[in-house]
Amino acid sequence: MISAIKIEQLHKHFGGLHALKGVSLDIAQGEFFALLGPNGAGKTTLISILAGLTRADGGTVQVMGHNVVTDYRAARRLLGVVPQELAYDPFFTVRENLRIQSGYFGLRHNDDWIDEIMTNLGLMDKATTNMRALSGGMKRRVLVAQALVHKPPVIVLDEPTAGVDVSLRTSLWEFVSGLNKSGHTIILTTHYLEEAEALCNRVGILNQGQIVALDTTAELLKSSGELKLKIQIKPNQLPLGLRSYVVKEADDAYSLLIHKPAEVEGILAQLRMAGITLVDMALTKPDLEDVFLQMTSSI
Ligand SMILES: Nc1ncnc2c1ncn2[C@@H]1O[C@H](COP(=O)(O)OP(=O)(O)OP(=O)(O)O)[C@@H](O)[C@H]1O
Repeated sequence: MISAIKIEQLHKHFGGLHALKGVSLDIAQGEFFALLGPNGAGKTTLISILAGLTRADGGTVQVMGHNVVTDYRAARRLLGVVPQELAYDPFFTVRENLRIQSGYFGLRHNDDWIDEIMTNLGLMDKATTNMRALSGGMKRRVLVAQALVHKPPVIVLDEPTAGVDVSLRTSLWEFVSGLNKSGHTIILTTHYLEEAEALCNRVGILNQGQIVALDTTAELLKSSGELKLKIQIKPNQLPLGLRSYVVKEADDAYSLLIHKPAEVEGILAQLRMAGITLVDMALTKPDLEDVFLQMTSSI
């Protein structure tokens, strides 16, 4: 089967900055894929190239077999992109905006689908409201709706839930999961890692323009350590010898990734030898955030 997205050796420079350093990525049809990475990793640049908004310096990108440069129109039609930044025409109502967007794709009688999208995104009450009179969260809902008007088989959501309330998140994820179940390929970038963990079947982590991890969510969770040891200590200073285990330091606690319960003994012994008292500890399974921090941080 043709890949939904096929990226080969993608390079992008901004002046002296090498923003994408030979990224290759193959996303199959029907996947719910998370593209994760810290600020500045290159996610938005990659999505802009995918949507034909930015030119790469090297490499190729195909959407359902169509090259995004040499076969732009076909590739664009197969793609729905929800951008990170709000971009809309303020002088039209919500419904007018969605009709105009449909028009860009040559769809004249699209109201049934527009109604369905608006219902699912809680926009029906706002159908006749001018865009400029909407709240930020409502505008974001319209952006999602705009990306879906032409029922694209491949949908890219670039941080769609940044700054939106719980109710949109829930309805958005229900709707998008339904689209995925009916065969649409979904690519999601988000800084809410629990959303990615719950929704996506495969994860790619981009760091400084390179893919540093690419696996199913389940394998990724297994790969970097099977257990997370969270400790609170007094004084709150971890001995140097234990720092390589640390994935997170927050709320006066350290999270350490370990492979076997037996390693706990060695860690406690090191604390004792350093004259440090253990205030509290918990042993749990690592989550996607722990894996992400381990793959992208330098502590
Ligand atoms: N138009 C531009 N001109 C110059 N530098 C740019 C431009 N666009 C992006 N960059 C730089 O390229 C790098 C990648 O940026 P990009 O926006 O793709 O990261 P990102 O992973 O989407 O980050 P975020 O999570 O913050 O949205 C950053 O260092 C950014 O400053």
